[in-house]
Amino acid sequence: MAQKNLQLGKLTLSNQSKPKIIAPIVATSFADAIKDAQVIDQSDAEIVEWRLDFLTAFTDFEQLADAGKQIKEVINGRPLIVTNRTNVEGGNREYQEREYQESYIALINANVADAIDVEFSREDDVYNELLQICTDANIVLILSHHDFDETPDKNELIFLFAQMAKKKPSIVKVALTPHSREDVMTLMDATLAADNQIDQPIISMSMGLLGQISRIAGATFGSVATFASVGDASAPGQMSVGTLKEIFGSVG
Ligand SMILES: O=C1C[C@@](O)(C(=O)O)C[C@@H](O)[C@@H]1O
Repeated sequence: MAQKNLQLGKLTLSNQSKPKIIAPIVATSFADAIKDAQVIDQSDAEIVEWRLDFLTAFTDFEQLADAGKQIKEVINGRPLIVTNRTNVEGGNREYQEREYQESYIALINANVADAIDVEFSREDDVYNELLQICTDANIVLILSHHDFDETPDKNELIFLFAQMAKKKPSIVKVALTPHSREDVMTLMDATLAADNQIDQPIISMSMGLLGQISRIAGATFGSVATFASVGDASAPGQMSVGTLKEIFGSVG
């Protein structure tokens, strides 16, 4: 197995070590987002994700950057991933090109984002502009795909990973919905195959209760990080950071 290491802020993600635990902030206001960051700071989460799409409204990018700076201070050196998930991929925000681009750019320019999450379904010009900005600023770009309906078959999934890798992001992330135990195995099996085929580290998970094992055992099959909640979850099937940390502490 080829070793893959990737620097995310002060942390190194690797397909050969325990998965890093990422806790999402899902607050609807800036003030609550900062409070949630304080609670996450008291937890064992190693990375924080700020889900901008949970904010009820933000049109002022300066305010957004100010809140981001405060979150960054509170989380005490942990890397911050900024995610604006659109409703096309199961998020809470209707896609608007300007808002999508500007929110990321504001948080990169303010030195708040260590990584941004860009959806595979975004148009090429939007993706390419953000990739260029991330490359120039030395920021990690996570290319993500979410399916809240189903899990495609293994070959389709391996093809999807390969297509995503071709766009040259830093990380490829895939989250799928299982309807059977076989679907959960398919996600882990395809992750393992793709980890051997593509250059980028992978983050993958099978969502919901049925898929929970993928959030625990995913690292064995090539997933370098796993999402867990402190308070409200950002997706079905997330366990608490405390539970996951306990499990990782007691298994190899
Ligand atoms: O892409 C992901 C993965 C996720 O959907 C999950 O299933 O844990 C949670 C999201 O917050 C994150 O952006």
